[in-house]
Amino acid sequence: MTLELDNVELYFNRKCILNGVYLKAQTGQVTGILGRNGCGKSCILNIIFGSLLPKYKLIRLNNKPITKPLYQTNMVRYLPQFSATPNNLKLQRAFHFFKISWLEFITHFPTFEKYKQVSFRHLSGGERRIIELYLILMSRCKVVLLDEPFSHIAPVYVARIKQLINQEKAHKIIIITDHLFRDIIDISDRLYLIKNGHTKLVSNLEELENQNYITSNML
Ligand SMILES: Nc1ncnc2c1ncn2[C@@H]1O[C@H](COP(=O)(O)OP(=O)(O)OP(=O)(O)O)[C@@H](O)[C@H]1O
Repeated sequence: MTLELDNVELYFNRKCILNGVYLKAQTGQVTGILGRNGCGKSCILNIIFGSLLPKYKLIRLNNKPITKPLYQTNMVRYLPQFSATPNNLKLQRAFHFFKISWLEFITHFPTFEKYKQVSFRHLSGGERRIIELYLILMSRCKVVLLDEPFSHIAPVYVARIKQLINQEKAHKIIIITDHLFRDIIDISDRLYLIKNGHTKLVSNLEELENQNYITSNML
C-alpha cells in the first residue's frame, strides 16, 4: 500500500506552518521525518491521522484520494507525542483492549513481567512509553504513526523497539519522527527533512548538514 500526503497548507492564527508538503510512505518501508522544534512534524502526523484539518491537503491511498479522516477507517494507529493512557488502566486490560498478547510482549521485554496487574500510574515515564509504543506498533492495522517514540527510553529498549519496527514494516506503513536523529536515520528507508514549511526528501545525509539540521561531525 502507498500513502501520499500532498499540497498541504496549514496556518495557525494566519501564521503559515506548512506549505508545500509532499510525503510518500509505503508498506515495507519506514518513513522518517526530521526537523527542528516547531517545524511541523507533529502537525503532519495529525493531518495524516485526520485529527488536524489544514486549509488544504490531499491524501492518496494507492493513488486514490481519500476524504474520510483516516482514524475513521480503523486502518491507522497513532502514538502521540504525549501519553494518553488513563492512569487507572491496568496493563492487562490495555493489552486485552488492543488484542495484543501479553505473553509475546514478555518475551520481548521480560523485565516487565511483574507489571501485568499494575495500573499505568505506577509505571515510570519511560516504562509507560514502551507499553504505549508496543500496543500501537503491534496493533492490527495498515498504517502506524509514531511521534517521538524513543523519548525517555533506555538504549537497550530502543534497540529492541527498532527490531520490532523492522519486523512490523513488512506489512505496515510506518511513519516516524524523533529528535534522536541517529536512530531515525538508522531505521528509515525513506527520510524527509521539514524546513521552512516544506518537506525535502533526503537522498544524501550530507544534506542534513547543508540544511543546518545538524552541524558537521554530528553523524
Ligand atoms: N493548536 C495550535 N495552535 C497554534 N499553534 C500551534 C498549534 N499546534 C501547533 N502549533 C504551532 O505549529 C508549529 C508546529 O508544531 P508541531 O507540534 O507540529 O512541531 P514539531 O515539529 O512537532 O515540534 P517539536 O519537535 O518541538 O515537537 C509550532 O510553531 C507550534 O507552535
